[in-house]
Amino acid sequence: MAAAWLVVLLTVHRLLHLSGVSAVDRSQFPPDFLFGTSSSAYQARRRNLHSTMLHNKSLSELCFFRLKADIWRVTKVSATGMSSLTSKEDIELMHSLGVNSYRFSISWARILPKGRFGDVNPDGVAFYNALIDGLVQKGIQPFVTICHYDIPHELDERYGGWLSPEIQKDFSYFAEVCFKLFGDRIKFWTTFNQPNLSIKFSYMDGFYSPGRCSEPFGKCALGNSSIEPYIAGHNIILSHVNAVSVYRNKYQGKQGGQIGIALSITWYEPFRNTTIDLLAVKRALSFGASWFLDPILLGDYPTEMREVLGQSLPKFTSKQKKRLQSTKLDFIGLNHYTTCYVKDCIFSPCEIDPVNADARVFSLYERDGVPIGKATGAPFFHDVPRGMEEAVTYYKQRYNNTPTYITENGYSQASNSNVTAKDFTNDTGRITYIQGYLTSLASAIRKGADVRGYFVWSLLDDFEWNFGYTLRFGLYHVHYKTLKRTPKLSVDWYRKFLTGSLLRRKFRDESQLHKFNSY
Ligand SMILES: O=C(/C=C/c1ccc(O)cc1)O[C@@H]1O[C@H](CO)[C@@H](O)[C@H](O)[C@H]1O
Repeated sequence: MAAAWLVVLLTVHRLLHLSGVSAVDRSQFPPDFLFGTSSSAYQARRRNLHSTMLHNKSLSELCFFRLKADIWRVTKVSATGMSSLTSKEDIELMHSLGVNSYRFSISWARILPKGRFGDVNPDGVAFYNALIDGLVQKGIQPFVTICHYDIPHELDERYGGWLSPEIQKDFSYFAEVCFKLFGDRIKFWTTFNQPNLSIKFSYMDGFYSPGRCSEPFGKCALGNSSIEPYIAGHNIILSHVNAVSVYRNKYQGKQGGQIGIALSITWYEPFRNTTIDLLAVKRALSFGASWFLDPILLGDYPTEMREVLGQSLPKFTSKQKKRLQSTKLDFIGLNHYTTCYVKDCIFSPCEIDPVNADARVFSLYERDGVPIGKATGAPFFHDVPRGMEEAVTYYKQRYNNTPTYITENGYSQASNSNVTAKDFTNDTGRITYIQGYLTSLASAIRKGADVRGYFVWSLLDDFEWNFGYTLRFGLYHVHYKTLKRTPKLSVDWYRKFLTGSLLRRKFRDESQLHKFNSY
């Protein structure tokens, strides 16, 4: 009898595999786990005329992506027609998808067009109140990023944005306005979205606003790639600390939310199994998320950064170190998309790497002619599911299993004139990608990682920074002229995953489902 059961189960298991049904299912994650989709204000909405992000300065011909003028023109035309992602329709899409959380950012310039030097904009406040209330009504937990790159243009003009310590005052002012206005309904705040990557793009390569850099990292009119990224980073860390202390001292007690920061965590593997490439991996990790998480959680910058950068890396005063130690955060947000190989550039000659050059490493997506994983629409992301478990486990160990949310993970499709809307909605590559990364995440959780949520980037196709509208990350396809949303196959997959019906389809009887789970 038992043997017969085993045969049945094995056959069903095989069938599930053959039919492309994932082995991962909702029950492998804790019941109160947050599953959501992720977005940012600048990318999902009409362009905000007051904010600084991709104004012309950053569209220098020398930028790494060598952005073509025609992409930008298309971007501009479509951007003016983009509607806000607050429509009842979009909240309804989320509701029917079955997610229990939505990650979005608040446009700083929309709330405070002139930072602390001007008034609160009531239209902006009404906009976010409507969004938050709409989500809460549908049982969708708002998961809010206070700053996802864009800042009021005024702050750039007055004192040079992140390069001035003045911005620490502005950031905590803005954060406090958010806590005061929206905090009664917000249980999750993140101060910043992946400054470890955006700062490099803004001040090391110059391809995000304000487009500053110097050779050999890039060619820009102004900037200093060896110093400015770390000044900006220092101001971000101190801004984070200020905002967290304001929240802890004045709001957390009565509002009862959690506050953290989100970082980009590419996973790195050594190009060759040599000591120098293994050290290159350590450096790449230290110049990545640990640039921010080490000071915030361990009190100072990673030793690898100090060794390479010396005096170019700012120092925390002993007073600031005490504040870091007593403030910290409640959770870590991790944005994870890809793994790459890295090789040493201290003992070996290298070209300049656009993201990792400061760590004296070079990154590659291929070894001996074999790609590290399947290509995606974005040249900088490959499908390498094992990286999720590796990375989550690394940060679990380094930061003593601090509660963690995967604030972004997702897959993009590249547009060109030959691709039809139908090709976009038939997104089996995205299903394979998400399924693989969730399987890897479930394994990390099973081994003890305190991960509490996962967000797909993104609900809708949107504005992908220097790639404009040419990369589509959405579960829903957006027709940029009509703004019509069409579900891709991945919508159906995610919905079935969330309701548990991926399995239930095969096992209508719950007792069989139970047997399958324990097997
Ligand atoms: O992670 C990245 C970008 C990485 C990268 C870009 C260019 C390179 O050359 C290398 C890496 O952004 C995150 O992932 C998303 C999808 O991209 C963005 O839309 C989000 O705004 C951002 O949080």
